[in-house]
Amino acid sequence: MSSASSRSIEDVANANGPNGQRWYQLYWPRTDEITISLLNRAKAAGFSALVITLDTMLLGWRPHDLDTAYIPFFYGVGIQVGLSDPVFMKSHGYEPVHETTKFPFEPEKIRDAALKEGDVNAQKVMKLGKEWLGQTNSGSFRSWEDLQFIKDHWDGPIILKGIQRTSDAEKAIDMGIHGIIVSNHGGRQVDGAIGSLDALAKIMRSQKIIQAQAKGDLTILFDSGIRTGSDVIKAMAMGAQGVLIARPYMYGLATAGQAGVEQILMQTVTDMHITMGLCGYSDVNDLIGKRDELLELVDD
Ligand SMILES: Cc1cc2nc3c(=O)[nH]c(=O)nc-3n(C[C@H](O)[C@H](O)[C@H](O)COP(=O)(O)O)c2cc1C
Repeated sequence: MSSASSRSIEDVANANGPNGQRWYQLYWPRTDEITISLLNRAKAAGFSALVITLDTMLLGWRPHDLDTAYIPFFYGVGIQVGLSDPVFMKSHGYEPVHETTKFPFEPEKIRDAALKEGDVNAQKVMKLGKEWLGQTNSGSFRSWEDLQFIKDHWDGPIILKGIQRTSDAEKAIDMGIHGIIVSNHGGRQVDGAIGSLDALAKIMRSQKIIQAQAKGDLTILFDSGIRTGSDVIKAMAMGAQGVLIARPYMYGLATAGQAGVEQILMQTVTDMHITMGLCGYSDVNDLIGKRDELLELVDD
């Protein structure tokens, strides 16, 4: 579950149910009390693992978003974790809004109301959106030492998302981190960033990382650009133990709601099974780290 979700932590947990497995993704707030509040809420709502996204301490320079003034947070979309947070809301003199599904979801109306008509409620949403963004993508960068603060307030597995350098992946092992997600945020943060798959290839040349993975001390996941079954098996052959997808499921969601998301997941997995079979593998786990074997069949 993203920190920029349009539903509260508690709503997502309820929807996911008592037997659902859920991980919480943290955009690390500027204010420690708010970070603690989010971690406690995620824990209480049954989230078992914490993903800390490291590459978005502030939003990248995104000309398209700037040209279109695309900042949905200002119009009340994607700030529901904040609006439902007692510490954040109290710091602005408000009670938390628990029934986040009742919150206005008509961004353009809110913007027009706030800009043209001086609607007080709409202005409140815009102000809270700005404040929440100032918490979660605040521009206050963190150092490795700061991770101790999270460890003090979270007792489950911690996964670092946005690792691109071998030295950072090795440092994660030294810090007792349980997993990394090799990701360049889909190229949305650094213009000219290297391909995430190239970063994975470099990282998997480190003996220290290979050994930590073999011992089960470090789980390696991958994202940025997974679109097809062949993409999945390439990343796994490079050494990833699992992959994540983002934009494809959002395209499915925008096109056909839940059915669209299910379709995207189903077709990606089916494509993966077919391609795996055609390459002579029956178990995806047999592929992990088999780069040279796979290269006999599939282009790099
Ligand atoms: C519209 C959009 C919103 C995103 N929001 C988040 C987020 O809240 N937290 C996060 O860790 N990554 C976020 N990401 C990054 C994705 O998780 C992912 O790393 C990236 O899009 C690459 O995967 P993809 O090529 O499958 O889209 C977002 C990406 C997009 C396009």
